[in-house]
Amino acid sequence: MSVRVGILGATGAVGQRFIQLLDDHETFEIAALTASESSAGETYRDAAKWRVNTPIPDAVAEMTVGATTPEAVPDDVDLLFSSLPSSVAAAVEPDFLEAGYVVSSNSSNDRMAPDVPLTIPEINADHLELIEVQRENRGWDGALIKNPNCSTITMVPTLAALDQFGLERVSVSTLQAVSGAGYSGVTSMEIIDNAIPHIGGEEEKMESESRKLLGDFDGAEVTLHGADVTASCNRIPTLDGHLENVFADLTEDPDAEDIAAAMRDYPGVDLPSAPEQLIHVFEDPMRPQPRLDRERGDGMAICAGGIQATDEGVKYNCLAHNTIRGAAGASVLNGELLVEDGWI
Ligand SMILES: NC(=O)C1=CN([C@@H]2O[C@H](COP(=O)(O)OP(=O)(O)OC[C@H]3O[C@@H](n4cnc5c(N)ncnc54)[C@H](OP(=O)(O)O)[C@@H]3O)[C@@H](O)[C@H]2O)C=CC1
Ligand SMILES: N[C@@H](CC(=O)OP(=O)(O)O)C(=O)O
Repeated sequence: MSVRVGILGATGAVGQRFIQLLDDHETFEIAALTASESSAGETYRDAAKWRVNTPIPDAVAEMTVGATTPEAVPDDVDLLFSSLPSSVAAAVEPDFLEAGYVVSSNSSNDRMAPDVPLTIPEINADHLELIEVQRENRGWDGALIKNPNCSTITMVPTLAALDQFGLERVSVSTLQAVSGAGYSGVTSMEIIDNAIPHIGGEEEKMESESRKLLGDFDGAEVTLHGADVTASCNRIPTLDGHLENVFADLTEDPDAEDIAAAMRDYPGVDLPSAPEQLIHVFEDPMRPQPRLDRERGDGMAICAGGIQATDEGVKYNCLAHNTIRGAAGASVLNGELLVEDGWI
């Protein structure tokens, strides 16, 4: 089966990752690319400042970039991936949904909307059924599905593995790569020889999105997970890969080996972009490290290490590639789930 896909915001940092990940994809075929008015009408090669570590696929390089409007996207496109700035996405995604498109979006707008599935296929694939509620509420034929924030998706699979021990409270401190801020987001003068102890809006996203992802869906609504989550988000001068220090309070008293086994054994899914092993657990207390470990599972795995039982529960570190598992790869995996579950 071949599914024709479009990418909204195709020239950006995340848009380029989409193109890299979709090149030679077994199901998806790139059929439309959009960006801002200033890029529309140009070939992709001219419009994109290509910064990914593989060449622009030949078939994509000569495609013409369209404006980000439903009229500019061919009718036979079945699925759109969206990587627009969230303010732009909030304004234009509804136009595509009203026009009947299915949109797998990486942008942060509407992630917490009660009728929008916020999904990680390995964690809460059942939330996809919220699409029925969404269509009834909004009266559109299309469907909007979101993947979480990159720091949130790094931590949540490990929390899902801990939930069997009674997850009560989570404190997390992040060390986030500069690519998360976009190519021009943090200047070299700001970040070299430095660390910045604040990333606007990031803490609130980790605190709310993680509870929705771990929440229960009863067929009509998602009840947020009861754990209290508090986050502190910091920018450091790594290029890719968010590292996080997590402290979790548990009602039960597992030892470090029980916790490592729960993470190691957490089940994956059988989708083309899913890693064979979802959580890679390291025994070496010096791992995971961004430079050494972010490419695990082609950038789709979650890494965990430094697991130590505490009086309250556990402390450990986790890591994921922020522009692959944390952005474009997460949207592609959600697109694969939409196909698998028959929404496309
Ligand atoms: N970078 C990362 O690691 C992550 C980013 N994200 C999120 O993904 C989204 C994209 O991020 P990123 O790729 O870094 O951003 P970029 O700024 O690199 O790219 C933005 C894209 O949107 C297009 N665009 C900008 N303004 C408009 C407009 N008014 N109308 C139509 N298209 C427009 C740009 O086109 P043009 O080239 O023509 O300007 C470009 O294609 C954001 O919501 C971001 O928060 C999420 C997780 C991680
Ligand atoms: N805020 C993230 C990247 C990002 O854009 O997140 P979101 O998808 O929630 O907007 C970072 O700086 O690393």
